[in-house]
Amino acid sequence: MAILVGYLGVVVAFLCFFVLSYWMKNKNSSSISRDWPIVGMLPGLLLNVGRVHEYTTDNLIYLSGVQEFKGGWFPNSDFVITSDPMNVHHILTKNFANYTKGSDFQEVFEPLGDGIFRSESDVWKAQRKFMLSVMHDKRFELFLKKCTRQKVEKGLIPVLEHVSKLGIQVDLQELFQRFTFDVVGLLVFGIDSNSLSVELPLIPHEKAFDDMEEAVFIRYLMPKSYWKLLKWLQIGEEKKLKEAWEIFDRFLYQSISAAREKLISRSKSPLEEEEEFTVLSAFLADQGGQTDYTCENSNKILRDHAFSLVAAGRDTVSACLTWFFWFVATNPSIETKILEEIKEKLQENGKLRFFSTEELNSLVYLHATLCETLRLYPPVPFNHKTALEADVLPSGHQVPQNTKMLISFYSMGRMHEIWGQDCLEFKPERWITKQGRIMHVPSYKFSAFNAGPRSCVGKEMSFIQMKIIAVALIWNYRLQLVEGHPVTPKNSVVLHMKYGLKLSPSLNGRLLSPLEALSLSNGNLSALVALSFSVSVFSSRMNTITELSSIVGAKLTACNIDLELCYGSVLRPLCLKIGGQYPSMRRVWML
Ligand code: HEM
Repeated sequence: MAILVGYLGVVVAFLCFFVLSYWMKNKNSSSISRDWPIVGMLPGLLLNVGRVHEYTTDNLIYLSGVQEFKGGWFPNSDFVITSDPMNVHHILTKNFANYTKGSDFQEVFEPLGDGIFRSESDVWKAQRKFMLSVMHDKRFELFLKKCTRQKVEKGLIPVLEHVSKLGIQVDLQELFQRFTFDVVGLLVFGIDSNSLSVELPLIPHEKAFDDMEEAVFIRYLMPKSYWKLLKWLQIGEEKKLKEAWEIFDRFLYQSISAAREKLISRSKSPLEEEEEFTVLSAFLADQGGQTDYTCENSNKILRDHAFSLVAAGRDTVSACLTWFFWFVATNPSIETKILEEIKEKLQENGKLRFFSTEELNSLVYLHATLCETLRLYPPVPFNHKTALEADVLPSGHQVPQNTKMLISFYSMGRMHEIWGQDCLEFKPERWITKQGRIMHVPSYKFSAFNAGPRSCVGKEMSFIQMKIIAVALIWNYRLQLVEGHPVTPKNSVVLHMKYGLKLSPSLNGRLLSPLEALSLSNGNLSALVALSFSVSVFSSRMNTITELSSIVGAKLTACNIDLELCYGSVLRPLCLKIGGQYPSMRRVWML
């Protein structure tokens, strides 16, 4: 009988989902959850599944930070969701031992294997200790900076140069995902997938990773009976998940083998200078015996470590950077302030000079802008816990044993009680003290990196990486949002943008500014190369040409350069070679 009721429940869940999915396409309800007979609050959730973060936030604001969600007759569908900082402090720190990830989390995030995100107790403690030792190793920091800078120079800048020369649009979110995917591969295995190149190649294992993320989010959102049925029938998202999982595992195991071979060959030539410090090399050394890289039985745990790190480091950083550049592109005053700060702290003779991590830390306004981005768009929008024992939250709500608990980091950034009446405004200034330092906000209020014993171990590393990228792009490019491009969060475990971030980048003039180049080199050939390059880039943009013309014209006259000679001998061939575009004689004459 129980089995029959169970299957009936599954069938009803299935029907409900499809009927409500259909309604959802035609309706966009923002109403607060209603508790219906039999189906509980599921209809509201399903109707709002396309705007789940806003819906959750509306509910939490209305219910003063705690909602007891009822899933009707569907087994395992009740949970408590909160955005109240005192509850968050209680769950993540004060009563940490009572709130574990729980069996539901284990099932939903099954592809992560036995890595740090799914582990508990002593296994988790040992894994965290290892991760922290890697993150705090100076060699790892150096390798991280080296990989990031090289990816900027050899990956990101060439793609943006190509795109800006052609005057076309680019999806910055895709570029950042490719960027962090390549860098995380280098940091973990010492192997570059080279997904960030001008051709933007289709990388099957990268796509597989995205597919897995989407399927896991459906598991997270839907009643267990629903996705279990899909899994059993091997249809829909569950079929997609299985296929993607196989592809991604193939990539992980191949990378592990390749990395092992690299380490073996390096260990045979000890005179060669150690230039990489990868997580894999640290792990193998940690397992005892710096040179025993052949042991195959650690492959599974290496796979799980690697998967966790790719999951941790790829999408979080790329999602944060995407929302950050959306704010920068739509707030010119913020872009100007960041640029002024870079000029003040990192400019030398009109050029961006090589800078240290300490100098990156001095970019207070940039740091504040990143924090403000993380407040409103935390890359990990929810955290999931299960209460081992019955408990009472500081808000007074009863928590029966085994209750599923969700913390909405997304909603926490939108609570008046935490951030004031202007909480929906993007204001980096709120992070800066009167003394010009970064304001300390306790992690139970600003929880983008989680709080308590399980807080993110990659926080420092993320800021270093994001700042290197932000400085390079803001210095070199003007990024304009494509008009009418819709910007909205995607349904996923990570807060991506649903339609990507379409921008038209153009050279800022700072990479090879004709003015700077002319004044620095006093009209010699390299100045002409710089000038011709800029002209080739700007030639399709008459306004820029006109703006530049009077100033550059004066400089050229002062430098005594024969324009007609330039045009024939240097500018035209160079422009043709570099951009395929070149300015008309009239425009050059204006210059
Ligand atoms: C903007 C970037 C990042 C954000 C917002 C972020 C956020 C978070 C959050 C919310 C958690 C808790 C997840 C949970 O308990 O389920 C977490 C944990 C973790 N993060 Fe990050 N993360 C970022 C970047 C990174 C990077 C780059 C790495 C390293 C490659 C990393 C490594 C980890 C690890 C290993 C944990 C597990 C800690 C534990 O369970 O003890 N994170 N992160």
